[in-house]
Amino acid sequence: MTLNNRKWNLALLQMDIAIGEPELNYAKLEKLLDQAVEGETKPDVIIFPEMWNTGYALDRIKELADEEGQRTHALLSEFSRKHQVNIIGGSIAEKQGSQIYNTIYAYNREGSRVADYSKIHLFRLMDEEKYLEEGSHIGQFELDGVSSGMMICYDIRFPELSRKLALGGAQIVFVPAEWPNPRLHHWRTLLMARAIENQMFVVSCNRVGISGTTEFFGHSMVIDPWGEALAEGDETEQVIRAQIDLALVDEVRSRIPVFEDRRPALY
Ligand SMILES: O=C(O)CCC(=O)C(=O)O
Repeated sequence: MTLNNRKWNLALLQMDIAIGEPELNYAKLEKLLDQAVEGETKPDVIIFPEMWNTGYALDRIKELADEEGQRTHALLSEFSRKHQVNIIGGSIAEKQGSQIYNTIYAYNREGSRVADYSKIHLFRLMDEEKYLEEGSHIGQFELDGVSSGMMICYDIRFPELSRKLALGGAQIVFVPAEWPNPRLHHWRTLLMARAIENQMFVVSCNRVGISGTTEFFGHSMVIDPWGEALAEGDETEQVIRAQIDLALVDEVRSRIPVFEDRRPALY
């Protein structure tokens, strides 16, 4: 992307995840990565689902998590440099010392890690707080000069977080997820709301497939700052593609000047 061309091509790797089987998951991800860069339209940004390396194998997560993220860093830095593509590469189960985090790494086209973000709201319905540590900072960063943010799954239920990212300048927020049935209605509504209220792009990548008794419905989405769904996956494994024009952020923000009309002194 150049300064005059504010368009980005996105590729969302909506994959199935084999629970507790990192070998299978790395192999699957590499196959989908190759698929994402094949063809005429090269992606500018690729995004993966949440905890794609292990799934929610929480009772074995200490032995399965990527030690300091080393294996994932090697894969992402090489692939992003080789194909000159930005990657929102997670999240993964990451081991730091004796602690486990649910962490996204963002890589730029030069193969450098530009940011990481560990999930700050742990999801009790899936016992995350019993096995994982909370992150200690928000995910604000730049990619190709575009002010960006990242959140993970349950984070979309906290409008304060996306608003903070927007106030920090984010024009786009990336959301890796493992969001299960039967809450499709919550998923679509919350993602739409975060895009509309913050007048920014929201790009979410959910997994598909079944782990134990939990079913994951996909429906990864690319939503523009006006709340239009530019792309939405079905319930199968696939690479979802969409082109976005980042100029739309300023256009929508000047049409309805929400950020100028806020009354933070009152709330
Ligand atoms: O908030 C929800 O309904 C789903 C959240 C979730 O599955 C997660 O954060 O892993």
